[in-house]
Amino acid sequence: MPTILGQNQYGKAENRVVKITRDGATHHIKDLNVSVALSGDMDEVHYSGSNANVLPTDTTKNTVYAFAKEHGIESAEQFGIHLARHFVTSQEPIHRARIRIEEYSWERIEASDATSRLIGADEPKHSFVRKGQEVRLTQITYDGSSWEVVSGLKDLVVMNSTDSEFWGYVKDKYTTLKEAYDRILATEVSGRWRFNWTDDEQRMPHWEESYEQVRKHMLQAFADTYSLSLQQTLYQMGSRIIDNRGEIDEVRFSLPNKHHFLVDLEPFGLKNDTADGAVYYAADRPYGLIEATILRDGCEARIPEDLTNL
Ligand SMILES: O=c1[nH]c(=O)c2[nH]c(=O)[nH]c2[nH]1
Repeated sequence: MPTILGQNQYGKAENRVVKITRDGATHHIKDLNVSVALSGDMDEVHYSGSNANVLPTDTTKNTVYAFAKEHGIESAEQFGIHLARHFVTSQEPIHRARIRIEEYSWERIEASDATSRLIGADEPKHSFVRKGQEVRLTQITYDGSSWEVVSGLKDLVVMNSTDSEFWGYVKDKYTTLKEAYDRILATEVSGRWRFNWTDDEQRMPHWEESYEQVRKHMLQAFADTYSLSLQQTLYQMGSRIIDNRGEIDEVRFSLPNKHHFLVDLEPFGLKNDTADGAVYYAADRPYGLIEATILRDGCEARIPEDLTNL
C-alpha cells in the first residue's frame, strides 16, 4: 500500500446541552458545549469502509444528552470524565476518548422589590442573564488507564489603569517606542491549567472550587503585581496558581497586550499626560502576544504551545 493511515479521531463536535435543575422555585443552569473525539481500532473504516467498529457520531451526541439527564452535570470536568470513561470502557474498539467542554455561565436576575412584595418571600428564581465574562473550558483525555484533565478559560478581559511600566528594552535602528513609566496594562486572558489527577485511585479534585480559586488567585496576581512587563505579570499569575493550588502542576497563558496609546492632543493645544486623567486610543491590532508556561518544579510540560489547539 503506498499510503498508511496516521492519527485519526472522530465524534460529534459542539453538542450544546443546557441542563436545568429545579430546587423548588429556584432553578440552576449548566450550559455546555461538548465535543467528543474518539480513537482506537479505526483502520478498517478508513481503508475499506467497514463500519464494524464505528459507534456513530450520532450516538455520541445522544449519549451526551442522555448522561445530562441520567447523571446530571455536577461540573464540566465531572461530566467529561463520566463520558470519557463510558466510551472507552463500553466499546472495545475505542481506546481513547477526548472530551472538550466550553461552559457559559449565567447570573440570576434579582426580582424587583415590587415583584417580591407581590409574590412573597418564595419568589421564583428562574430568570438569568448570561455573564458577559469568561468562557470556562475543560479537556478530558482518557486512554483506559490514565487521565489528563486540563481546564482553563478564555475571553476574560482585565485592565490595570496604572502600576505598569515598560522601559530598559533593546533599541535598534527600527525602535521608535517611547519608554513608559506609567501605562495602562490590559489583556484578554486565555489560560489553561493541568491537574495532576491522573488515576481513579487518587482523590479527585473538587472541580468547581478549584476553578473559583484558580480564577481568584490569577486575578489577584494580575491586580497585585507592579508590572515592568506583561511577561512579568504573566509569570506572577501562573506561579500564584501553582503556589496555592496543589492539584495543578502546569499553567499556560496566552496574553494579548491590549495596547492603549496616549492620543496626541498637542495640535489642539491640550496637554495629555498620564498624571492628569489622560485620554487613550485603544488599539485592537496589531497586538503584542505574550505566551508562556509555568511549571511546578520537576514537572513535565504537556499543554500545547498553541492554546487555540486546546
Ligand atoms: O509588556 C510588554 N512586553 C513587551 O515585550 C513589549 N514590547 C512592546 O513593544 N511593548 C511591550 N510591553
